[in-house]
Amino acid sequence: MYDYAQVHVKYTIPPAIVLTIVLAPLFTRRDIFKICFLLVVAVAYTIPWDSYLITTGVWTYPSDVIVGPTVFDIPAEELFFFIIQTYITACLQILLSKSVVTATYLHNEADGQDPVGRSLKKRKRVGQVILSLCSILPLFMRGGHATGTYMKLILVWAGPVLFMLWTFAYQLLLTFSWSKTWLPIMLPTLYLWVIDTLALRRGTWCIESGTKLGIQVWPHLDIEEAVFFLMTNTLVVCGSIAYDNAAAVLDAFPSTFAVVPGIPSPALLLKGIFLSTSKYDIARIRGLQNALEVLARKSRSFYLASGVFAGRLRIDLILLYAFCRVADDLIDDAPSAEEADSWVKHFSNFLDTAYSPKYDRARFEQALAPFPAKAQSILVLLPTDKLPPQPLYSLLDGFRMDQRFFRKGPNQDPPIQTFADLERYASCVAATIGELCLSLVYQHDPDHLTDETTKQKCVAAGGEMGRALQYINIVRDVTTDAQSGRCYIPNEWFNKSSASSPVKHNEEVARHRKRILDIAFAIYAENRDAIEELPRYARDGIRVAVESYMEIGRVMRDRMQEGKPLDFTGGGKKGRASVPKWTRIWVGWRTMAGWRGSA
Ligand SMILES: CC(C)=CCC/C(C)=C/CC/C(C)=C/CC/C(C)=C/[C@@H]1[C@@H](COP(=O)(O)OP(=O)(O)O)[C@]1(C)CC/C=C(\C)CC/C=C(\C)CCC=C(C)C
Repeated sequence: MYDYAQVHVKYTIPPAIVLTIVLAPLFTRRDIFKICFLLVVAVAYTIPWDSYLITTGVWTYPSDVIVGPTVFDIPAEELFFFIIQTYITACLQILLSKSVVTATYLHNEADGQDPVGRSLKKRKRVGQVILSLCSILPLFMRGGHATGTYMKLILVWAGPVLFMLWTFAYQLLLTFSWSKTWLPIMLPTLYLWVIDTLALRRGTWCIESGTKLGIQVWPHLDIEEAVFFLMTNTLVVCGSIAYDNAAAVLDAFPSTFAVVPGIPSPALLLKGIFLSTSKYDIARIRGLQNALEVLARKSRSFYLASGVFAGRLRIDLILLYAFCRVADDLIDDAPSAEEADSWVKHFSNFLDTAYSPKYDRARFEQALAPFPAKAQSILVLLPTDKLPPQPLYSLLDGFRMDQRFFRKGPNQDPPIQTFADLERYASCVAATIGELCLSLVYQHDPDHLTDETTKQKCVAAGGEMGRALQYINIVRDVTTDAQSGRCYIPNEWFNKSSASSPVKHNEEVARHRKRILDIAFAIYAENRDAIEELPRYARDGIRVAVESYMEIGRVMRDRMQEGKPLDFTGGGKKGRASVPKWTRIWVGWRTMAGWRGSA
């Protein structure tokens, strides 16, 4: 009795609920729009086809297995199947692609120096030929082949749409890893094959023996059913990736698409998808790839947090991170104080030129010339139109302060003598970052609902939060910094004998580390509520960025309380406290779900 409804209760609704719970905190507006779009298209496209199959007797349902109501002869349970299957597969595709910055997978196929781009063109054609044959050939197989009816109907129905989606999304479909394409297709397909086998065995639905080929994948699973589920899941995943491809083109090229709303209209998405690949800005894609590589290699906390942001804000945060990191590394790793100085000057000159009211191409290229090629590709993409210049100059002041650790001479004391020095340093290198991140948040805000007073309050809190994170960073890196001749613990905190010696006493250092950590947590506690006043679309991402870094502080605080050494590794760089990958993901997820970290 009501067997079909029970299939849903037992097998399709539970995974849909689990996926909703896992994804709910991670859903962006675009994800929700995409799912709704796919649901509407899937239902509208399948109804006529399915209705034809039922009225011509290819599929039948014993009357006692269905509840009763039908639409164009399709039982309500069947309609629900279109919805729930599309939902499950789309959710899985979204979940598995969360970490991907889609724009970095775009290729300009006219670029002679891009071997991947050139090969894509050929592979696109091969795919198009195969899918055209799948769509057209069954139409010519007539007479005496009634047993192939169901298979023909599947191919003629799915083939043309797959051809179109392939044409729209082949770049991503061919360059994404299997875990972003095949996995979201095959997982639900295998699962539905098993459910289908159970339903066919119980007689919940039947395929007329005269319309099928009679080949079984395994007992009770006809080849047509296996192909049907494979095709429908492929349609959903390709549809979802085609949407991502269109959105990626819109997000990646601000010079072609000046304004992209939070949810791009279907007309704008079509413009994105139809932009010729020869118009893709190669320099921008390469620079973005380089910036992402820097972020992935250098900061696991911010890499994880970047996955929570979407669209252009995510791209600009990655570019900002890479700019700061490249600057910090070039100055820090310089073999001499003079070279470090000259890097600071090059960056300062770059900022002067980039922020000059009159754009002078020759001067800009000259300012870029001293930098290595990869750094240049990142520097040119710094979104100067959305970032105030002052915090970037202050960042350079912070790097200058850092260099004073290495200056030798009679009047050269280490730069961090007092707590005020430490505050000044942290303001330069980290409060500025908070300010810059929030500047991007407000510039990209699709709603523009925040008043000026709230903005100023949040920017001030963001600066303070930056300082808190810098203190965590300092407490974590005490040992590695000491090895490179730096000590950010104010010199005046040490007793006389330690203060004048480069080797400090362990207990004293441990005490000061705890003191700085306590200050970091106090600042965090005072300012974290301001995150809830940020524009809705960026709130979760900022919370995750802050919390995943504060988690390093929590790990250190717990170890201090347990009397364990602070310099350990949780899978990170040896000698530095860090949070293991799965703990970070867990912290990120529960932060998105509304959890507030301990202060
Ligand atoms: C999500 C995302 C991609 C964010 C990017 C954030 C960003 C632009 C960071 C810049 C990092 C950087 C290299 C700066 C140079 C100076 C420096 C070294 C600062 C330290 C950062 C640590 O980075 P690192 O690469 O060393 O990371 P690991 O420890 O290796 O993982 C700092 C500790 C500063 C970080 C400061 C911030 C990110 C600002 C935080 C404030 C906000 C996000 C605003 C909060 C808002 C409210 C309202 C409270």
